[in-house]
Amino acid sequence: MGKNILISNSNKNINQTIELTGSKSESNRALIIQALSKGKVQIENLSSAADTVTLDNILKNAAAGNIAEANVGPAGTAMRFLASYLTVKGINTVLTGTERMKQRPIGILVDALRHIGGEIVYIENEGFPPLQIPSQFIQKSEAVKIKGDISSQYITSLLLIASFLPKGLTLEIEGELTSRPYVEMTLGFLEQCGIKYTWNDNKIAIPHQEFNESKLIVEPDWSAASYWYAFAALADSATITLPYLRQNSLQGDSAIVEIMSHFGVKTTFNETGLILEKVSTPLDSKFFDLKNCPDLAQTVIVVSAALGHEATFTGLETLKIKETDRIKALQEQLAKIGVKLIEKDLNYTLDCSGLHFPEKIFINTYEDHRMAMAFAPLALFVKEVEIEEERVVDKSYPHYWEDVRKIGFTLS
Ligand SMILES: O=C(O)C1=C[C@@H](OP(=O)(O)O)[C@@H](O)[C@H](O)C1
Ligand SMILES: C=C(OP(=O)(O)O)C(=O)O
Repeated sequence: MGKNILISNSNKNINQTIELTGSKSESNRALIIQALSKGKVQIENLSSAADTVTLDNILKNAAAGNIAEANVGPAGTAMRFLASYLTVKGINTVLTGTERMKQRPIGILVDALRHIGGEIVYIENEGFPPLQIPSQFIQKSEAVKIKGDISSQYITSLLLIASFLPKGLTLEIEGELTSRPYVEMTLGFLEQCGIKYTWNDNKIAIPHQEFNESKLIVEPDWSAASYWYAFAALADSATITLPYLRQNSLQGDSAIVEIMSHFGVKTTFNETGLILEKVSTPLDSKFFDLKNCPDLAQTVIVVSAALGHEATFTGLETLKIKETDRIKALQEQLAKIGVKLIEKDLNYTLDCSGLHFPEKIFINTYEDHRMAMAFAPLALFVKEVEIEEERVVDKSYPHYWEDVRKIGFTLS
């Protein structure tokens, strides 16, 4: 166990520029593409997220033939993207991660990889990491059906390696596609590297082809930006500049712009990025569908709860299989300010009738970076917020606390 961090704050007026690191999702796609590109794809502004550093190191070790075990720690995308990459490259290794990673399902992806020829073996539990990746791959099939409603990462994983396969690959997505913008992001990056694809109804087809000489420029991380929207929403006044974020982003979490317009945060894009400002608007929207942007759930639900806004949220089905069961984690921690998150028929509604702010609260983080980052802005309403396990934020946003200090909060 690492140490906790205590946040206290007397500054309710925020005026600051925050330089975010690159998107972890874009970076992790870029790294797999680069590894398959035979030196043709360059990357600019790679994320400093621990999940990206981990993936980068594993790919480098794999290229050097030095890979008895590939341990992704808590990085879901690294686990899912490497399962396909290592398999089709025939890199014999054990692919593993944290205890939590061993509870995050991967059976849908392994079944698809087995169908196309990858003879992956489960080392512990059927359907879950760790995986034994075989030393040989011979493509057996050029089409595979895959369920779309559990995690889009399985689909991204297969799309990333599709053009490398001798026969290419056609995916038939079964059921509803969750986290759809992440699949679009994958195709967007592949397209920037010259890969042609077709997407008709539920079928995505990518023929065998080579990557072009190209450069992938990673945009700053919109999920990380969401915490600055939260600070703005809870402050008395706020003007926060976030350089390099784009209005036309490949990241679905840019939906935070629209969502936070209902919580009194106005976004203005300019040539160098964006400025967000606190404005006084009535809390008007009561219903939010987060199916396309699940990583925003904690940010938005905590803000809504703290403002006593009894909104309803949907599209949260995938939250239970992320770094922790995020629904349970939210329910347990929101109870500390007297708020309930009530589940009914796949909708989650906030009951703020007991809302109160104690002098001090302790927030458990469940090894989930987003629990820490989403609850920290409560320090605008609570004198002292103690957050469990300071370094949990490293997964996606290692300099988060330095940035919180920058806006005038005291951290110890
Ligand atoms: O492809 C990606 O980069 C991601 C996809 C999403 O996962 P799901 O598709 O499992 O919802 C998201 O929650 C995760 O943080 C990153
Ligand atoms: C769910 C997340 O990441 P991953 O699935 O890659 O572990 C996240 O960053 O919120």
